[in-house]
Amino acid sequence: MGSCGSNGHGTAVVVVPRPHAEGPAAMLGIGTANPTGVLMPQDVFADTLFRITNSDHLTELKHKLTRICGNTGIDKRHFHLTEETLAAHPELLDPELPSLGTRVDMTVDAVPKLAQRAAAKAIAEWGRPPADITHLVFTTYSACGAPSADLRLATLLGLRPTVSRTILSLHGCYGGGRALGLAKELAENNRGARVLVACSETTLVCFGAPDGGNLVGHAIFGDGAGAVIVGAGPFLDGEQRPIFEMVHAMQTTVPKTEHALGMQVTGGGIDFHLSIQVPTLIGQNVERCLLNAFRGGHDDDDDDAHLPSPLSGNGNKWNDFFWAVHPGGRQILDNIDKVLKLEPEKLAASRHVLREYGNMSGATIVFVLDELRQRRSLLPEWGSMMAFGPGITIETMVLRCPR
Ligand SMILES: CC(C)(COP(=O)(O)OP(=O)(O)OC[C@H]1O[C@@H](n2cnc3c(N)ncnc32)[C@H](O)[C@@H]1OP(=O)(O)O)[C@@H](O)C(=O)NCCC(=O)NCCSC(=O)/C=C/c1ccc(O)cc1
Repeated sequence: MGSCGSNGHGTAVVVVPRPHAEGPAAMLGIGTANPTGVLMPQDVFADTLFRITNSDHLTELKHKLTRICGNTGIDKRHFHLTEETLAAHPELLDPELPSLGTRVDMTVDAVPKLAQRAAAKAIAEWGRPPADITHLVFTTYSACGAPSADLRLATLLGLRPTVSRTILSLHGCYGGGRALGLAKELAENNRGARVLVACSETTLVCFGAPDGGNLVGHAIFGDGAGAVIVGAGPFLDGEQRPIFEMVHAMQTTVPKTEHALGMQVTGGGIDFHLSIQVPTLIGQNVERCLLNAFRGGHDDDDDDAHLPSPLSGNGNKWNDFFWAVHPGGRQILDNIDKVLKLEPEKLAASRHVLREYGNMSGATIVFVLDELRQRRSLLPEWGSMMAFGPGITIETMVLRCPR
């Protein structure tokens, strides 16, 4: 139904609202990229870090980081920041010197260019030209200016000037999950919309010399970008058919956990705080979030008829699903395995991504989705995507793998 008005010349103007799409949104192309600067094996990371930050005299800290690195389940990580760049910018290592400007200057190019490489792969798989993209949702913890990395990416890819851009900043590790949730809503509510989700993260905004408080961050974070094209039916000519349908998405904030995980922009870059409680808090809350998501968002027993019920029948049903879980850290995956009583291979895609790349914050979930779809023929029909970050915020999405 349209609404009527006047165009000021006495002629009636009929505004026809854009109709909704058909069916749920789906992922139509997935791409990932890592910086080419540094590929760091985990078994030499502690030695390298302490050497390049002139911290070799802190022997106890170095031993502790070596021990933590050995328990991360990570084999290697990619970084944008090279030893040469670090040597040219001593302010990056001295907390007394302002370094935010240097870091922002470096990310202005690095973040959108990394995203461009991931997006080019997603667009190629999708099968349509970049000009057919109607919306862009960009997420990063490195955006400190305006216009920002979203506009730079739109320019690099040649998106049309009417593309509707949104940038999500400092969502940290749940940024990819939130961006996909938003893309789903945009695609389903605007017939013909094709949304590019781009997540691009680099640790150079938070890199610093090791101290007692940041060892775990040093041990697990890496750099990477992921991109997904999201759209809903009717599908266009030449377009990739759905890889994963995005059936239901929801966000949950765990009450009174604001203190557990956070980021703060300072003159010295971005400081992050990571409580030792994070794996436990996630483990304690994950099943409730999943039950709500599979009930279509209702925190009660009113199951949504079109979703499979993990509670039906006898025994543990979580093993009947496939899993795309953000590998925030090895202990987080271990706790989820334990709470949901998952069979060992259920989190294989998450553990693979953690091993090959570490935790690339908001971009990591796209790597997990990319890894899972390589195993598509082995997957059950229904699955779940989960990402965690400051709040503590838990993003959950029910996925369906079409046959
Ligand atoms: C693989 C770990 C790092 C180590 O494994 P472990 O050796 O079996 O663990 P332990 O519990 O024995 O811990 C080893 C040591 O590290 C210490 N530790 C253990 N977590 C801690 C701790 N958060 N603090 C400070 N000491 C600790 C712990 O106290 C202990 O110290 P010590 O007794 O002196 O040997 C494991 O602890 C682990 O997986 N932790 C979870 C990591 C985690 O919270 N991930 C974050 C999820 S949220 C997210 O993904 C993103 C946030 C983000 C934020 C900002 C950004 O810029 C970008 C991203």
